[in-house]
Amino acid sequence: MIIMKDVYKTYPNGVTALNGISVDINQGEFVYIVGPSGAGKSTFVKLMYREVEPTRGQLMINNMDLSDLKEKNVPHFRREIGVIFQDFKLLSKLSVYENIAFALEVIEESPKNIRKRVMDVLDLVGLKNKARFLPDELSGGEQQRVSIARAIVNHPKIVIADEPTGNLDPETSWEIMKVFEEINARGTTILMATHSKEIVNSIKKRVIAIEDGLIVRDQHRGEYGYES
Ligand SMILES: Nc1ncnc2c1ncn2[C@@H]1O[C@H](COP(=O)(O)OP(=O)(O)OP(=O)(O)O)[C@@H](O)[C@H]1O
Repeated sequence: MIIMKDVYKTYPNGVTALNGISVDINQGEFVYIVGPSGAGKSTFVKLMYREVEPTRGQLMINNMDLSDLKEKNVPHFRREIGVIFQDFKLLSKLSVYENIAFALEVIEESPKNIRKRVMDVLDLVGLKNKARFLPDELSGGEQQRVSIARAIVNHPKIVIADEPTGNLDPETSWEIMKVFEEINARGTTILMATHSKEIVNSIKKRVIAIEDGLIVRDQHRGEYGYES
C-alpha cells in the first residue's frame, strides 16, 4: 500500500520536480506512470525506494512513514521494494547467479536457501540454463530478466521499474512485459514509468499521467494519451 499526500520535491538546484502529488495505490495493483520528458516520473518513482526524499508532504509505504523513517530502518524498508532500471545495473564481473545471490547474501540467508531461491527465480524468468554466464554474455532482454530476478528474489511487496523496456527492441519488450504480468499475478504491486505507447495501450492497466510535477490523469485501464 502506497499513500502520498501533497508531496513536493525541489532539488538543491531549485528545480521543483513534484508540485503537490496525492495518490493511493493498493497492494497488487499494476500502475503505469506516463508523461512528457522532464515531467517528474523518475522523481515520483525514486521517492518510492527512497532514492530521493520529499521536500514536503506525507509518504506511507507498506505501513512505514517515510517522512520520519530512521536511517537504521532504511534497509528493512528497502527489502520490501524491488527496483529495475532501464540500463539493468548488473555487476559485470559477477555471474548471473552471483548477481542475484548477492541480494540475498547481504541479508544473511543460509547457502542452501540462497541456492534454492536463486534457482527458483531464474526458473521464473526463464534463465536457469544461463546461471553461470556473465552479464556481457547475455542479450539485452536476458540481462533485463536477470535484473528482474534480482529485484524479486527477496519477495518484495512492491516492484518499481523505471523505463524497463527503454533499451529493448519491441519483441523483447513484450517478453519482459509477460514477466511483469506474471509477477503481478502473484500479488506484487508493480509501478512502471514508461514512454511506450504500444505497451500501455495494449496491456491495459491503471495509468497515472504526470505533467509539470502534477498528476493530470489517473485512469483505470487507461490509454497512454501522448504521441510516442
Ligand atoms: N538530481 C536532480 N537534480 C536537479 N534536478 C533534477 C534532478 N533529477 C531530476 N531533475 C529535474 O527534475 C525534473 C523532473 O525530472 P524527472 O527525471 O523526474 O522527469 P521524467 O518525467 O522522469 O523525465 P524523462 O521521461 O525524461 O526521464 C526535470 O526538470 C529534471 O531536470
